[in-house]
Amino acid sequence: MTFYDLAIIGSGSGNSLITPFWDNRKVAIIDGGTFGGTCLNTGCIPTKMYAYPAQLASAVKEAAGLGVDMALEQVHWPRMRDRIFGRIDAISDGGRRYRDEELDNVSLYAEYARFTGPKTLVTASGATIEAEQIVIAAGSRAVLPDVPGIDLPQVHTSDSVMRLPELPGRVLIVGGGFVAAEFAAVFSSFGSQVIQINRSAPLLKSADALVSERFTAAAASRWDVRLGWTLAAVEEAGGGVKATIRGADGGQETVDADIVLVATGRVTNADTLDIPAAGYDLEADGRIAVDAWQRVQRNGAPVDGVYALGDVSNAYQLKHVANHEARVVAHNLEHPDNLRRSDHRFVPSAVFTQPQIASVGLTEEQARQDAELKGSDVVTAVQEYGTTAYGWAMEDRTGFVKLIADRRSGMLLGAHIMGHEASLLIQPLIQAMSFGLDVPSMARGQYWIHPALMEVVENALLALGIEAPAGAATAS
Ligand SMILES: Cc1cc2nc3c(=O)[nH]c(=O)nc-3n(C[C@H](O)[C@H](O)[C@H](O)COP(=O)(O)OP(=O)(O)OC[C@H]3O[C@@H](n4cnc5c(N)ncnc54)[C@H](O)[C@@H]3O)c2cc1C
Ligand SMILES: NC(=O)c1ccc[n+]([C@@H]2O[C@H](COP(=O)([O-])OP(=O)(O)OC[C@H]3O[C@@H](n4cnc5c(N)ncnc54)[C@H](O)[C@@H]3O)[C@@H](O)[C@H]2O)c1
Repeated sequence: MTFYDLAIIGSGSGNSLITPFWDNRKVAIIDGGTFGGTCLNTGCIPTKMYAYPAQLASAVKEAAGLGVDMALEQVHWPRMRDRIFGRIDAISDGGRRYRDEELDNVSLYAEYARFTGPKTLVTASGATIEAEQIVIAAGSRAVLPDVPGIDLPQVHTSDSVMRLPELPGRVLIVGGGFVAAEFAAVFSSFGSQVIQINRSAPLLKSADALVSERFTAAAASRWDVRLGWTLAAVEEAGGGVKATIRGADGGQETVDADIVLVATGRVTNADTLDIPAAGYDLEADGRIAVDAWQRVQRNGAPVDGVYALGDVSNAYQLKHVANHEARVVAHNLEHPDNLRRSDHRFVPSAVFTQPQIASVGLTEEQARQDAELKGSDVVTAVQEYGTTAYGWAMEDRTGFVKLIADRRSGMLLGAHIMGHEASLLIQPLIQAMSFGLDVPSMARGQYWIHPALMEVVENALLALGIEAPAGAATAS
């Protein structure tokens, strides 16, 4: 048994915990997958490195509507893939070598591990580890439906699809969430024929209803969207596959495709860790139970010196949330007598699909349910990109900002944006919510650059119709 001051399971967000504080202490970092975790290797970063060229490729169609004829001559998938992974693989490899070879106090175990007791672990090769403090940052993995043919090499998840040797001509995408939306936009922009099937209607069903409805329509105008269908079976046909899909009414159809991309959700990796051997609590869906200080729980009470963070324990499954929790855990490991809490009040998200989507706070439905309980008054406004000068410049017909606010306090409750650079436009709204800036102060307490697209946010704030208190300062 080797003893460590700190053992970290997972080298994604977990890797950032090894601060200079640990320079003279013994640390073990354990990861059986690719060093650097999901976001770097198979998640946020490579997907966005495909999403950006996809945006450029799709500009050809937009330009035609503005009197600029361009042609999409060729998409060099192998060149794109090699550029993306040439950069990413080097970062992953550099990080691994730094931990493994350059830091005397850090031991890297490049293998999977599981608990044998509350503070003891065994790795796949049988190495045993005991640590004073432990952080579980083991992430999540893609769920695969249990259907015949799911193991065929033509069936991919986000883990493998970005490394395809060639751009596939026909892609069947299963699922209607973030992953499906992003890849459908990428492949269709590059000229692949995309069929997206989703069990439920509409797409992005956890978004505000107006976003789901409008995104489903926008997606259907770009690629073939079929709602109320699931994957029933896949069989090899030629070099590709014949997929059988089943409709909500029990009817079946077949779809020919070169590849199938399964994007039907992700589950915590907690089940790989033998948590019962440690005696820690699990949430009903299998996530590791933590309190607001990210402390792992046993029988409802925190376990001293054991923390969890990221996808293994939170339901957000977002990198900026894992990063935030990692900063909290890094502090708490170093200051056990002065613990910090995580702040999950205003967690934003963005889907880098086409059109882009960004969101923070409550949906209208959630806000109205909440208001009914509290007896408060909810007000909403929807402002189309096309009502602003920049929207005219873009000839935009789909983009919009939807705001939800509490009339009495003047505070924003939720913001939902669909359209060009939604992930940028939403940031001042996140800031207002996080720092308690009310709607009238935000709308009229500052200048808004004219004629920037951001005017759509200004106009949405004004459209909420919340009066500024008498005597409030105005800048514009
Ligand atoms: C395709 C895709 C796109 C995404 N895009 C975005 C985005 O744009 N923005 C965003 O905010 N989020 C995005 N996400 C989500 C984001 O990637 C995750 O929320 C984030 O990476 C989770 O970080 P983590 O540190 O919790 O886990 P991970 O980064 O997954 O790290 C966990 C590590 O633990 C290792 N591990 C697992 N089990 C064990 C074990 N038993 N023993 C040892 N090691 C183990 C794994 O090998 C892995 O390396 C995306 C996800 C996917 C799949
Ligand atoms: N931009 C981002 O922040 C980003 C991008 C990608 C992924 N992620 C994270 O990764 C997580 C996983 O994403 P995801 O899209 O895989 O999951 P998801 O949970 O968002 O969506 C899964 C979808 O698949 C559908 N589905 C499930 N089983 C099905 C079946 N058998 N047949 C047809 N449809 C089925 C569901 O109805 C749902 O629409 C997300 O929670 C997200 O937080 C984030």
